[in-house]
Amino acid sequence: MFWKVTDIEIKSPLNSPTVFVSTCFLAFSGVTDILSGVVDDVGQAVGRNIDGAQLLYELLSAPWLRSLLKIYECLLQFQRLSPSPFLPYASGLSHEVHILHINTHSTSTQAGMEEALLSTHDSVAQSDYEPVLPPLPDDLPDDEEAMRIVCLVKNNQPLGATIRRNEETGEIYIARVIHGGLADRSGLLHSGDLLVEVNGNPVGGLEPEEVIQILTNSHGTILFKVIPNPGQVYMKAMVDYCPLQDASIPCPDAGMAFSRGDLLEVVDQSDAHWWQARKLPCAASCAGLIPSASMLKSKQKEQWWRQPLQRFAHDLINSISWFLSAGFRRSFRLWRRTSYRKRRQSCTTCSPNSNALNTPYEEVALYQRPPQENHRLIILVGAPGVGVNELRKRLIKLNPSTFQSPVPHTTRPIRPGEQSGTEYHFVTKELFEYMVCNHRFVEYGESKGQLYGTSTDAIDEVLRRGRMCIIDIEPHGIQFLRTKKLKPFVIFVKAPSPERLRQTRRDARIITNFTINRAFTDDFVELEEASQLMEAKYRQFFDSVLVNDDLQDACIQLCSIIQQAQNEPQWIPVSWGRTE
Ligand SMILES: Nc1ncnc2c1ncn2[C@@H]1O[C@H](COP(=O)(O)OP(=O)(O)OP(=O)(O)O)[C@@H](O)[C@H]1O
Repeated sequence: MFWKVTDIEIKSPLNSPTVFVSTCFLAFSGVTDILSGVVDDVGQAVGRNIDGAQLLYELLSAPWLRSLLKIYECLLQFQRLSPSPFLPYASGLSHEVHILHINTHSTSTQAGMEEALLSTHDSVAQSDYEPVLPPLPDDLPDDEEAMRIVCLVKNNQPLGATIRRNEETGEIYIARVIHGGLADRSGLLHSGDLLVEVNGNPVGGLEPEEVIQILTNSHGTILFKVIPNPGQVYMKAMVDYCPLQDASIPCPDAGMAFSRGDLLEVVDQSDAHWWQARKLPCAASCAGLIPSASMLKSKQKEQWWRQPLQRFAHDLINSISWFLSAGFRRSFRLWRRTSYRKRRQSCTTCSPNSNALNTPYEEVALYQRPPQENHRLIILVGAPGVGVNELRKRLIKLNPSTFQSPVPHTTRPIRPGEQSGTEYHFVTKELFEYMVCNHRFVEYGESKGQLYGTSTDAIDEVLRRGRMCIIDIEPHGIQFLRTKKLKPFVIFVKAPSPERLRQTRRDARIITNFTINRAFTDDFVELEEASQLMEAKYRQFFDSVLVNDDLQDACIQLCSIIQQAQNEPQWIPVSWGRTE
């Protein structure tokens, strides 16, 4: 059973069809050599007048010749059966058995046992003991979460685990696993695991008391279906937090401060009030305490209503930034000076229900755009006059087959030489207003009695054509575009220092509400302040920051940022990656 006869191919010398012979014949050619030697010997003996018949008889009946002929017969038999080894180490095994045999001077009984052992080995090796599993369904979603089924036998001991309910989603989680308890000893339930079913009863949306009731009523075996805790969760901070200013933190020294836009690796969420997290890219191996999402939200609400002054300051910042941004816009974005959305936004952002209060943390995951998917929408934002429009225009001019901006809509009459869909989509006032009512505009506004706006349909159109869509908008418009479909990548164009502005903007022109196309004069400090204000207020939405110092350098940097955004893994909200 430990041999394999290898077939080799040879060609007959007479160009006859290819024939296959086995290595047995090679072995046989050795035997024939010996036999021919024997015949030679006999021939010489005959020549010396010796009794040849006698000698020939003795030679042919020699034991070694018989042994050689037996080997030949065996090889022929192997050729017919074509045996192959069951184990790659079979020759080693046979050697071991051989040594054992020699060392133990085995009797015929022992030899019989060894033979039986080897034949048992062969029959076991030939059998297939793998469990036969049904094939996986073809339509299984790629991101299907792995479910673990845990079976515990209930005795008079408690389960040794506590549960908690996520008040936002109604999901039930394992809160703690008591050391040495039944759940702990099973090694199958861990804190943070999502409990899906208990004995076939779905528990999502139930109150913890109702789940406990199901457990109490269960006897014998209890079957849990859980989605295991994925371990780390990554969150983007949407608010600022300082533990030294928080009287409720159990240990301020163990707390971790963070700012809006920071990426946090949350390593422990087992406590309902205090999580443990590290800031990324992380240098510190030790995690710090941060308030849980629900804790932070209730803190914010409390603080908000307790401090009317802060609300007033917030309103003031909004109106200052509105005032600053209303001052400088160039011709392309002239209509924004009286943007309706902006006015409405500056009111709604003062409300305690603003998004920042609703989601103090945004769960994020790394995402890489698959090549067959639309490009991500590229949004440029920056303080008025910083050069957002200039950068966008240069980028498109450099590579018009790759980059494109959406064609805006307007109610102004079409001029000679213009084509609808090229410079603008020329529409009636009624259609424009209908589109406004149906939330089709990212931004819209009025200039010299005419309406102008950028629609989401125009953005879709650019992306559908396989181009990269670049838009520059007011920062409060970002929220409107943060959708799973567009997966926007936001680049903040930041102002350099006033000194650098003065050096680089010598030939620059600006347009304000009052003066058209005037040179930059003493606006640099104001521009830098407006840039800082904008960054402080919206940085949680920025994916990248680009300082617009030297124009050519800024253009090169912008190209490389966009390439990375489209082709390399980036953090995005997990909700953008989920399949419905
Ligand atoms: N890095 C730079 N170096 C020199 N000049 C620049 C630079 N960036 C922009 N400019 C010039 O500054 C002026 C304002 O730029 P731009 O119109 O792009 O500003 P903006 O941020 O779009 O503001 P607005 O919306 O008010 O037009 C333009 O004359 C532009 O050519």
